[in-house]
Amino acid sequence: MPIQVLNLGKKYGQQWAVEGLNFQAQPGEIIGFLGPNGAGKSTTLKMLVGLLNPSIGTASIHGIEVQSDAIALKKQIGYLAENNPVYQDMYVKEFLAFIGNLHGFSAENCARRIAEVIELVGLSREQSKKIGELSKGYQQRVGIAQAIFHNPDILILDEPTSGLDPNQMEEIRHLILSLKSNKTILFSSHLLSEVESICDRILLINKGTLRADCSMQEAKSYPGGLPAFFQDKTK
Ligand SMILES: Nc1ncnc2c1ncn2[C@@H]1O[C@H](COP(=O)(O)OP(=O)(O)OP(=O)(O)O)[C@@H](O)[C@H]1O
Repeated sequence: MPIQVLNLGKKYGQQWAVEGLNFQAQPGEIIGFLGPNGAGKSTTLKMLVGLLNPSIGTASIHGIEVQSDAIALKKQIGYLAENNPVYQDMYVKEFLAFIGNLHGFSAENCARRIAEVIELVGLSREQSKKIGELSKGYQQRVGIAQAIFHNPDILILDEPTSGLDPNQMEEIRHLILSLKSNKTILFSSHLLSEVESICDRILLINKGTLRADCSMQEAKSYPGGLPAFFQDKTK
């Protein structure tokens, strides 16, 4: 099972940001993790990638409990953090070489993989620039390139199109769809149109608890469609 979450919760001080989450993700699924601002999406994703320890419950990635073996976990997952924290002063290829080194690639394999991911994410024309010189959409492609560098079969993307203009959003959506093949992709968003255009399944979270886990088709056939579904579940 790529992702299994059992009674997962996180408490910050006195506040439960996430509480009693249960869900699974199957191979090849593309899941929209939807919820309003402050619903607990980033907190959940950070627990799944081992950046935050759960206060209660467990999450496992291919059977590895997220708190048990950080290195084994990171081999299984590609993660794009919210706001895409890439090094602005590094050149695109330099940054990707740094990522390849972190993953233990030999110099030869690293050079080969850099060329592959640059092609995959559509960075060929920008590959010799500094990251800080790229548009936001292209910086997002660099963030996605680092997430897929080690060819993980699980991708966790935290608001991958946030802050992009409509054209760039569309390009990143296409890119995410093109990566789908055999990967399990869990991405967070508060944009209904985005989730609708990319995913097969929705997990909807509000105030830290899961309010819906259903197919996209089911959510769209809700009376009033997806907007009504979202509004009713986040009341
Ligand atoms: N480090 C922290 N310390 C204390 N409270 C936090 C911390 N991080 C998040 N929170 C709180 O936990 C709740 C959930 O936040 P989280 O960032 O997970 O939500 P989100 O759904 O990702 O929101 P957004 O869509 O705005 O990014 C919010 O009330 C937030 O203020």
